[in-house]
Amino acid sequence: MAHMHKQYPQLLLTASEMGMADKSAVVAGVPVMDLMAAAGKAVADAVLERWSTCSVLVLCGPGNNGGDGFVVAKLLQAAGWSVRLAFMGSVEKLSPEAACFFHAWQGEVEEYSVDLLEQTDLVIDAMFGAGLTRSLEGKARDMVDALIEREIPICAVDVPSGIDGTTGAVLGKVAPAELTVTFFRKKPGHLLFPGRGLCGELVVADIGIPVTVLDELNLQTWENSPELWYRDYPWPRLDGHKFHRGHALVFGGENITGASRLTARSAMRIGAGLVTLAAPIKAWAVYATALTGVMVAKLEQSQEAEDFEELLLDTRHNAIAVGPGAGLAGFESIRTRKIVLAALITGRATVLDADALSAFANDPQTLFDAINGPCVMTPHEGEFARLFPKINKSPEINNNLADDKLTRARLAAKQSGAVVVLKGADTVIASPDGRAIINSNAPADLATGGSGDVLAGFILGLLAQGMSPFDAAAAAVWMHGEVGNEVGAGLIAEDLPEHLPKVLAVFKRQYLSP
Ligand SMILES: NC(=O)C1=CN([C@@H]2O[C@H](COP(=O)(O)OP(=O)(O)OC[C@H]3O[C@@H](n4cnc5c(N)ncnc54)[C@H](OP(=O)(O)O)[C@@H]3O)[C@@H](O)[C@H]2O)[C@@H](O)CC1
Ligand SMILES: Nc1ncnc2c1ncn2[C@@H]1O[C@H](COP(=O)(O)OP(=O)(O)O)[C@@H](O)[C@H]1O
Ligand SMILES: [K+]
Repeated sequence: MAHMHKQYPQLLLTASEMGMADKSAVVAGVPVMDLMAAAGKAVADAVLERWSTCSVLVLCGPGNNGGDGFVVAKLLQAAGWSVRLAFMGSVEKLSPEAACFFHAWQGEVEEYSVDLLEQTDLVIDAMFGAGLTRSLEGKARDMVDALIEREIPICAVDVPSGIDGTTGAVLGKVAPAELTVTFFRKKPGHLLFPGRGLCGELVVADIGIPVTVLDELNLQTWENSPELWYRDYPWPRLDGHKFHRGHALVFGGENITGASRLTARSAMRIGAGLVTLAAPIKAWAVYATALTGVMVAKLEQSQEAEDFEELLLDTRHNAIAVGPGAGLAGFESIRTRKIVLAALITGRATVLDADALSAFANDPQTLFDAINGPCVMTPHEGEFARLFPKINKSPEINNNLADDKLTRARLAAKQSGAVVVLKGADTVIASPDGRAIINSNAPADLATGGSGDVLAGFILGLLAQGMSPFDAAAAAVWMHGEVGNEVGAGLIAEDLPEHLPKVLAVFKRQYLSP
């Protein structure tokens, strides 16, 4: 992904990276006073755009998040709003900049008390931002509990207080915001659940940090967007023929035949030149009857893996998918393992999903050792837990901040040598080299049986057309989300490949370079 420019708006910054960006901005001549003034103004502007004059309570915390709050309070008051301000902390411990804005506030400074909420129409949550280090307790926690109970609209400064901006974890409890205004770039915690579900509308404000500060940081995390990979998207060549678009091979089991059929059809829809589905003889007739554009190859009983290997002797089969409906019961599990290992030994692009992952639950290292070429694994949380039991959160380490989805996907990619697509509402795509992308366009309608099989097919089809595994995974996950939005409520997995052409048409209009 040579085009993942360091200054992209899709870059995501952890709390410490944001701290470094702030420092570099200061070195580049932008004082913290100006940053804080701009941050507060951005919040006030966003509030003024969305709410009409009302009684607002600004809850300021002990750090610079509170500093932003002092600025917001003054600006809303200047705009004619009825503003009250409550502060938690000690003035002596405020940073010089926050102290300066504290003193600029000429109204009363009240103590935290849930009684303040009585006549409040809107709350500005400037309690804690990037400096949150532990669960909310005491008065802050009481306030959050009362905010949750009373459902007063909240605008959060940077993040809703209690969310870890780097991981999206909730420390203690969090009152959900209607609007969150963050600064410079989004943080992973805005996109990862549970954080994402608590931010409400998310606004990213420019506060004067020069984008050049990003060049000095070794940033590795992005929000998924075609901007990251559209230049490498494999559009058909004007003078091309089907073999220029790859020949994908899908293994299909004999019991759940729909899964691999969805995968095969989805690979065709996203542009693989040819797709062959290899099926055990017992189920061959089912596949042959059901499939039209997809070719069906027969694997003889008791030597299915050997027959599959023979198919692979044809090097035009340049991308392989194993897993959907492959089978795990009894001997099926052994067969699934053999087929996976046969695919991997070719070094060709391989997608491993579902049963292909679970079949290695007892000795994942055998699988990881076999990965020696481009490989994408697409576990949901259950499969991830089976394959990466050590990485995956156990109840004991559930509260460990490093144990977030982004970190887990990255570790899994590094450990296995494959691109790992850790699926869910906030799918993370991680590369063994450390890069990671968080997807944010997928609707909950995708939570339906077979939708993962379609995703595997999209990835397969892009791999067959020569896209790199990380790009193919990111592009496929984004397309999957877009098609989900296109179909909307009532979606079933079968709809996804059928509606892909509409999504591709819009994408092509927007992104196909001249
Ligand atoms: N840097 C910049 O240039 C800019 C930064 N900006 C703004 O600054 C924010 C970051 O500010 P920040 O680093 O001061 O952290 P912040 O979130 O205010 O909290 C730190 C304080 O909270 C305390 N504390 C922590 N957890 C706690 C708990 N559970 N319960 C109780 N206390 C707890 C902690 O105490 P300690 O852990 O040290 O004991 C410390 O006193 C950022 O989100 C953005 O809004 C903008 O103005 C733009 C320019
Ligand atoms: N709440 C959700 N919001 C958005 N996408 C979701 C949600 N739940 C599941 N998905 C997506 O739907 C797909 C489900 O895949 P998977 O669990 O493998 O299902 P199946 O095995 O039935 O095909 C994944 O791509 C996942 O990211
Ligand atoms: K906050």
